[in-house]
Amino acid sequence: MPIELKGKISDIIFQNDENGYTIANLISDELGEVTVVGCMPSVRELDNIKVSGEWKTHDIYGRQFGVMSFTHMAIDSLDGIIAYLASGTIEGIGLKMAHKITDKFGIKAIEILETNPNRYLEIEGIGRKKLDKMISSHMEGRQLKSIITAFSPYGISPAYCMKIYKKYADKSIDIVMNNPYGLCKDVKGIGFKKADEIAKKLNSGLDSLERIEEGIKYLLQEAAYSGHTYMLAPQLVSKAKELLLIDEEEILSCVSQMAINGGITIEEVDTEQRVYLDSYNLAETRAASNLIKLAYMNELGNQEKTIEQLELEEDMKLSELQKKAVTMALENKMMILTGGPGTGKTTTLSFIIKSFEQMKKKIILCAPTGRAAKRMSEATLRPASTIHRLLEAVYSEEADGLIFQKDEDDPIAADVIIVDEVSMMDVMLLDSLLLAVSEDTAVIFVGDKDQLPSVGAGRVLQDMLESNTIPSIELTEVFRQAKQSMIIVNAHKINKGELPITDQKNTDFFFMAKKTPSQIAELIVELVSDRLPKYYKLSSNNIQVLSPMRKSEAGVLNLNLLLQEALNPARQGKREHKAGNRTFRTGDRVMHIKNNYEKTWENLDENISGEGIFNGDLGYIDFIEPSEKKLYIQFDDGKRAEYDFTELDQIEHAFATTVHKSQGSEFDCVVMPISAFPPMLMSRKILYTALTRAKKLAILVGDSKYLKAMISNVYEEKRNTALSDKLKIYKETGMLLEENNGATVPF
Ligand SMILES: Nc1ncnc2c1ncn2[C@@H]1O[C@H](COP(=O)(O)OP(=O)(O)OP(=O)(O)O)[C@@H](O)[C@H]1O
Repeated sequence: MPIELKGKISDIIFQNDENGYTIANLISDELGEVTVVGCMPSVRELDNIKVSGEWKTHDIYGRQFGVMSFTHMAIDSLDGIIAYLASGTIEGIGLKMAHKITDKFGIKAIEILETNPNRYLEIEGIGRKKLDKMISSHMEGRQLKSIITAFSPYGISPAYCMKIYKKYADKSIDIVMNNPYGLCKDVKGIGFKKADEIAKKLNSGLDSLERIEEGIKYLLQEAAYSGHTYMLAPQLVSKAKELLLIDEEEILSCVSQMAINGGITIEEVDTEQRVYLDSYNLAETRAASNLIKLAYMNELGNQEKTIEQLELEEDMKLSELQKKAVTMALENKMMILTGGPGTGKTTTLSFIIKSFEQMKKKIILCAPTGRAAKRMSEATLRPASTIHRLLEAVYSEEADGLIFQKDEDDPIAADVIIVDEVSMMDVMLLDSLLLAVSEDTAVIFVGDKDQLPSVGAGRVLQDMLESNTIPSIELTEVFRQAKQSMIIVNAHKINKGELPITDQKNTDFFFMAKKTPSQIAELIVELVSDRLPKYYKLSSNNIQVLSPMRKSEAGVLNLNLLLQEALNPARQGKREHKAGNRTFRTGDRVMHIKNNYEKTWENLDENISGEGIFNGDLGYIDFIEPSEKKLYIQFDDGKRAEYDFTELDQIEHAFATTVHKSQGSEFDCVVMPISAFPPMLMSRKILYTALTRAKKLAILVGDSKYLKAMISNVYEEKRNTALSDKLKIYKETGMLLEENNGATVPF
């Protein structure tokens, strides 16, 4: 039987804003001061509460009351009322005004605000406007409190309660209790799984239409997270049966209904039924339509100088293929330039850029990630930005997500846009970019089609190439200068399925044999912490360990623990903070792993500040301030940002990172374990991507049998995408998507 205690909160010792876990002192009516511990998200100092739970004994802190549930009771002391009025919950009231109010109404101040608020107009300094604001903020606070109390048993954090309240206001509890699945579309961050959990606690049935609809959308979204823009109908139905535990007929009928009512699109192609979330179908279809429109609608002006003149100026003779690429770029509204490392993409690109510059064309360079943009800028000696920045991405509170300010109504002002590392671009980003490209602008896509595909849905570069609808050139010749590098030579060998050359002297590519994962990890630590800095004069920031996987002894997690111990061990006076089983220490190499468009930063060197820290941004922990529960990260690009201890899920140690996370980046030195990883992570593509990240030195450490296995494993998860099909159709039929009504029109 749970025990009940009543009393006033005298002190909040700890409160986690995310999950509501609170440790507080309660002055109990019967027992005096006791420590209460549990989920009490809406509890504040001086609140009168009733808790229900049981006594527990903590190893260090002794006897505590474990709270299972709690309720707020009316504030019954003058101090409590003053504290509440001045707490900031009620807009426009400070401590002075709170005293004025209690001087007038005493202990009944809050009751009067609720039942006869006009009496507040009797108080000097409170006019109609101010009073209306006071009433609405008091009611909001009360409603929010009751929502938090009502939803905390369902595992909905106060932060999400706030979002729910913003959406449904005073109807929040009714709406959620009636149909928790509505949260999936209305409140960002609450997905099908959470809604289903809530529904199950509410004992709602398995076969509600809302549940099936949201379940289907959830499966399609999960497929998109794995790279697919659609699912085949039989695959979707079988997964839905597994997830929802209902009959096939119910699923099929719901799918047909959704296709009619909106939400999903079904495309019949030959014998296949492809089921899309509307958003992915729109992005893929519109991107295909815009690609064809932009590529073929308008002519571009002619070049002024011949390639021969440029060759003289640059003192470099282009290969035939490179010349063809330059001519193609100048004569077409759109082209794709692809090729492996050292095949002269950058050189060709600089000829293209110079030709356009001589034609006085405005050229804009961009890439999908900050690091890729930085690399592009270094290679071309011209400014380059991320595609997001080019599109003027801003966080919209209304949309609770990112929106692009550049679009068809306000397109990018440029004659030529050159996009690098297109292999990393997903179909959503391609669509957003193309929407903001005007018909007078030419677009050049550059990338290596053999790199790992984008994290998001689509296989944009391969689809565009396979469709054969957009002029493209693949550079294949590795130039003499590039051939000096065994990294480049071996990358090409590996890409062709051949074993790398490892017996060269004065090489930049090494294979160091080790058998067991622990020997591999040990050697990697020795190399990074001692041998490489000593013999190659490399700083540890320029050495990146890349592993195909996170778990395992030779995986990212374990290597990070070992490398942290070797490179940045605990020392007296060096601050650290433990978060779960991770220890963050001043000086640790870290990576930000989620796009956070709202995170503010400042760059002290350049005296600028801004918003946005992105997935893949690398830096180190500069300072930890335990009293403020904060740490500070200095990023490699100069930004410095502050992280609350509750935000540490956004960062990870990065002495070692996954190969996937390294896409689009380059490092002076790459060290990679070659061990027994799961087959899908032991692929040629992963090895090739890792190796091509190295600029000066690449070291593979492991077992040659697994190296061979990786090279011969051409496994690549097939992605369901239809950009290529759509491009072919638009090109062949000459019909384009008309944006307003989704119909196709001739061009
Ligand atoms: N036509 C050419 N004749 C001689 N050397 C060339 C020619 N084109 C490029 N090179 C040289 O080949 C090397 C690789 O060229 P470049 O950097 O342009 O290739 P890339 O495809 O951009 O490589 P990566 O993708 O690795 O950056 C460079 O040293 C460059 O100077």
